[in-house]
Amino acid sequence: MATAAEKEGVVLLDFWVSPFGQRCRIALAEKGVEYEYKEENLSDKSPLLLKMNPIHKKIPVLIHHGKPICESLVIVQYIDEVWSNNPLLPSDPYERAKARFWADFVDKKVYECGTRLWKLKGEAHEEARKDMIEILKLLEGELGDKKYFGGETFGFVDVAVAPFTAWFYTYETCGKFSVDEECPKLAAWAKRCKERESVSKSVHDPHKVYEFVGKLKKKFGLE
Ligand SMILES: N[C@@H](CCC(=O)N[C@@H](CS)C(=O)NCC(=O)O)C(=O)O
Repeated sequence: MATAAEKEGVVLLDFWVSPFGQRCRIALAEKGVEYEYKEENLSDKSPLLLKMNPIHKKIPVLIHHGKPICESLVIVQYIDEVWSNNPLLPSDPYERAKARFWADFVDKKVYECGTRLWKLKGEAHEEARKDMIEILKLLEGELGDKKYFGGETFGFVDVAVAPFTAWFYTYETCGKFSVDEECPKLAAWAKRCKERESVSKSVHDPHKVYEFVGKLKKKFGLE
């Protein structure tokens, strides 16, 4: 008998620690979609990944009835359109544009700055530290006193940012700052997100993420 995942025809090519992959896992969980999870070895990519994402050759890739969808934010929007229960994007066009803007902000700023923070040393590291605090404060400004970025409901921007909460510990340790102290509202939001099953089952233990970054540092000869 076909499993629920086979019936839905959904496969996710992913890598456990990827914040981009975690976005897709959170969105699928929010919608209650069953899927087959396939862990990729990024140093020896599978023929399936190379076939499904020949342009970027990156995870995540969502395969739906044999057809690939690439790029995490595109995937989350696709999931939101195909499974329309528990909408993630707001219905108002202006609010929708704003949500896309902030998700794009996260893509352009957080990951890149986080990488500088654990890779660089000296002045460049100090600059990354300042940038990260500023980026998190800008995010906190957008969150304001709302429960979620999406307002009363967990939405698109929440899905885009939530995986990075597992990286906060790494950013804090490498940058010697505290998200709790610098951005208390953002820290409280991160805790609220963690209480959601969709997030807690998709996002990894921050210490494991830190350990993973330690291995990357060794691999790149940074220690
Ligand atoms: N913009 C892409 C970024 C995806 C990405 O950077 N994936 C990384 C893992 S976190 C990857 O597959 N890297 C393999 C490589 O670059 O060869 C998205 O949002 O999906």
